[in-house]
Amino acid sequence: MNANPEAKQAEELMKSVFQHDSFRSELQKQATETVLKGQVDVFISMPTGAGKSLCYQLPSIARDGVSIVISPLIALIQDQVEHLDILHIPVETLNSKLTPKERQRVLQDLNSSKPRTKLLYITPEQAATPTFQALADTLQSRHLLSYLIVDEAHCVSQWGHDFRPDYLKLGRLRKKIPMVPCIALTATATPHVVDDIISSLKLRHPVAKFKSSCFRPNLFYDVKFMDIIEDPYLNLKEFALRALHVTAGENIKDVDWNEKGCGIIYCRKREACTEVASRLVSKGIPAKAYHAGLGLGVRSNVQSDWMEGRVPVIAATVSFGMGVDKANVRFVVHWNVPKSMAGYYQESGRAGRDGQQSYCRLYYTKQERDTIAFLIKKDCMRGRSKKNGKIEHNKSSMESFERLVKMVEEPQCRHSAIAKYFGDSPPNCDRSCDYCRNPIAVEQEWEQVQRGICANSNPKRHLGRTAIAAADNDEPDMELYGGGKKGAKLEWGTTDNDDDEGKAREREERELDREKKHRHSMIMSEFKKRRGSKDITGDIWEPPSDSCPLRDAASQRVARLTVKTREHCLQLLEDAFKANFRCHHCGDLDKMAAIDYEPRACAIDEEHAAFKTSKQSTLYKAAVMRKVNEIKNLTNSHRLHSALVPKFASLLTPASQLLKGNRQCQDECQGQSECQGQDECQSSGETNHQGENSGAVTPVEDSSGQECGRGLPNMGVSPVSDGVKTENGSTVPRLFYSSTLTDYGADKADISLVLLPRPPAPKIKYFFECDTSDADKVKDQSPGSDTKQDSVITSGTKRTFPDSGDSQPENSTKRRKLGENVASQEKLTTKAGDSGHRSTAQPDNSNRSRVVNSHDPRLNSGATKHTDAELKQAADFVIRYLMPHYKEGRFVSKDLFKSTARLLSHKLRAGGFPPGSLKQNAKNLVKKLFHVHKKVTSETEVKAILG
Ligand SMILES: Nc1ncnc2c1ncn2[C@@H]1O[C@H](COP(=O)(O)OP(=O)(O)OP(=O)(O)O)[C@@H](O)[C@H]1O
Repeated sequence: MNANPEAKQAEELMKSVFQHDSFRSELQKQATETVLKGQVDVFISMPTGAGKSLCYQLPSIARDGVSIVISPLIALIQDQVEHLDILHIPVETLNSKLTPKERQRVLQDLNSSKPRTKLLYITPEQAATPTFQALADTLQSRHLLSYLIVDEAHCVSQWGHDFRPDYLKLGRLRKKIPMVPCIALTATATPHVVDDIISSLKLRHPVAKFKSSCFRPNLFYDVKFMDIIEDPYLNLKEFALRALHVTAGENIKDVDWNEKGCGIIYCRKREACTEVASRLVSKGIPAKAYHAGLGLGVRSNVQSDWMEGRVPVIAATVSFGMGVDKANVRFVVHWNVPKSMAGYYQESGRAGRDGQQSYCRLYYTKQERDTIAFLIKKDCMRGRSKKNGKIEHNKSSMESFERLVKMVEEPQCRHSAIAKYFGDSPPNCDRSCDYCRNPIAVEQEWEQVQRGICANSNPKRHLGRTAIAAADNDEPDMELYGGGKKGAKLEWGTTDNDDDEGKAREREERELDREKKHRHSMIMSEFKKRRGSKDITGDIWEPPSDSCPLRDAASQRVARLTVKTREHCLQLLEDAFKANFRCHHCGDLDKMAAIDYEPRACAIDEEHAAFKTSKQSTLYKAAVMRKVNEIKNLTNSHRLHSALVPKFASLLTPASQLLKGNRQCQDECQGQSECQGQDECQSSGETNHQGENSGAVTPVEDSSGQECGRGLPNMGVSPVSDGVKTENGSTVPRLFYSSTLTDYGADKADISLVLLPRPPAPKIKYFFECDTSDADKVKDQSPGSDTKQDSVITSGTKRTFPDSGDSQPENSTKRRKLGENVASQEKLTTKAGDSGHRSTAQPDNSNRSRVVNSHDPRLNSGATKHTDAELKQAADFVIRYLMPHYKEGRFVSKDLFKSTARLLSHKLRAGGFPPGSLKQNAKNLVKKLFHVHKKVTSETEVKAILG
């Protein structure tokens, strides 16, 4: 016998009305009984599918009177109403979708002395209307209000993932009926959200709280990195079949899906829904797309096909599934990165509501991550100008998203990451996630992603345009959970004047489409003008040919950008660079020998940079055009583009040229004056100005107004007066020019290294000993300032070759400036706290002397000179053979290319090779490297080859 009358009543109703044999959990039982007692306000937090509804529905039918249930979406309300109708529970709703007749019938019942209605479902907006307020008053005055129930109560919190400002108004309603027990329910409540719910809904203390862990042991969570999967659709298909327990021998046509279950694939965009569904169909899995862009009729057919087991897989935007109570969802896939941890938990939680083993998979790309982050930020920017409350919500959106990113990018137990987010203690996952099942594999996969290993280097890989949702950021994110405020408005109709959701979205979509098309055609017509009539727009993506010079040629990461268009853009860049190169070096036959490849290498780099940083083809084209114009402007003003300025001269300049020293510089000056005489580029002998064009490199005048320094110090270079000046004021000694230098891929940062005046041989050593990251640090410390660059020069000059600095005619101002900058440079270097080549600027004496020794020709032994010359020669060959691979993008980074060059050159110099020329050995070494590796991803790989 049950001594507790509420317990007895609850058990009876559960069986007779709700037709359950027992309570699902002790928590469900206790919560239901506590609500039934009606003495306190109650907060219930249970995972999705745990049976929260029973906790208020059962007490509502047990008590006299009417319970008001606030629910955020009409779709959710309709689902609950249908469910209760089936159970013959008197339920009604008031919303703008009712006909006047229906509305009248509902109100008539509620105004009667003994309403039949037990549960009245309304949206928070409806709750704020005068009609409802009046109704609440009359029910209250007649003591007919049983409960005020707030479902999805996290919507009240600005820290919740679905903050709905109208939920805040419920506090006022609560104030009106303080004695009516209030029940708040949610599946996703962080501690912060719980506090907000209790205070905003003005729950009476002490509040009875029922909170179970968010852990769902029957759900297996895993993350797959789209970029390293050869064929994501195949991966998806195999996953779906495994989750649905379809074995290889089964004929899919004969499968009973009601028995096997079904799955949902959430996509961020409508096009992706369509594409995913059609890809699965083409792979033999019955699937349909569902999104707001489809007509109402189509949507409802798709939904019933899925609900009734005719089609097992639905590819939908996240609005699908809210309120869909389907027990046998065996898998939920997030094809795109979800917007928040809470949303992810809620959506993935639609799997396994029957408690059976089910699977939740998230396909992740860094690109998609950045897109979502951008969208959230954009939302934040919009929100900032609005209400204050929105700011907090924005913060929480970003935080929730960051937690999701952290869950993925810091491989860990997925269940624990979710639990942590909701303030729960880590659950006993027991191999219910990929990480706990095989942490090493997960970590390795993530490492691969970090190293930039891309399955899409395989041209056969076809993701389709929407596999990785394009960062099509102009489109409002209507399809993220609930569509935010906008989506809510569309669905609910805050007033009694609902617009049809589908129509409104279609309208909006049409407008966006129109705008997009307009922009697209504008840019394309610009392109046409520039290139004549040849069509480059061809939207159909075709794989690159074997000889395609583009880097990442097979990548389709930029939507609607074809290989053909990219090649055209590359050509534009190359032409511009060529003209710039020719203009600057036309008098120098040595340099002109490089005209066929140096501008091309720069063009490849620039094109790839535009490709890497653009998310839309229009933005990519705009970036290319900007660059082309920048180069042209420089050419027009007879300035060399910085990309064409050699940086690591020491490595790339032929030794003979380096050894020419002073004479070479004079030749260079001569070359310049010849150039001035040419029609093509009449150098105006510009002074050291910063030019409006960012890529500028300007010939530097010395104090006498002449372009090149004349009296070079005994090591062959005047660091200040000889050279060209970059746009940021850094000086590049002409001596170090080499046609192959930019091929090496050094960036502006590296210029500071070139600035250090050293004799040729030690310079080689200097380069090979340096860590390129240090070069970056030097750059970071001295961006775009004469002063800082000077300090590098000075420190190197003074310490390494005291004579040189002093032997040059310098005015006193410059001397003072340089002195100051030595100090500042020392400060910077000390801060960076590293050693090696940067010790030219270090106060540490021991380091300094080491560097001085290695750089000072007077102190170096003949043997050192000899080995350095050998190293230089080796480096020349190594670079020659490595360069084509670098251009093909077979190094994950520029730095790795440099360090590989270094390692190989040292190896060659060390000897121990079969007899043959240095050149042949270099060639063999490079060949061996790429025989083993398609792409070099780490120094370790290189070292392994070298043995
Ligand atoms: N005691 C029970 N025994 C068996 N089935 C139950 C029991 N309680 C609830 N259910 C069923 O569990 C399913 C999920 O219940 P319910 O919709 O209340 O979950 P929920 O916690 O509200 O989830 P969500 O947050 O996703 O809405 C329903 O099909 C419901 O009928």
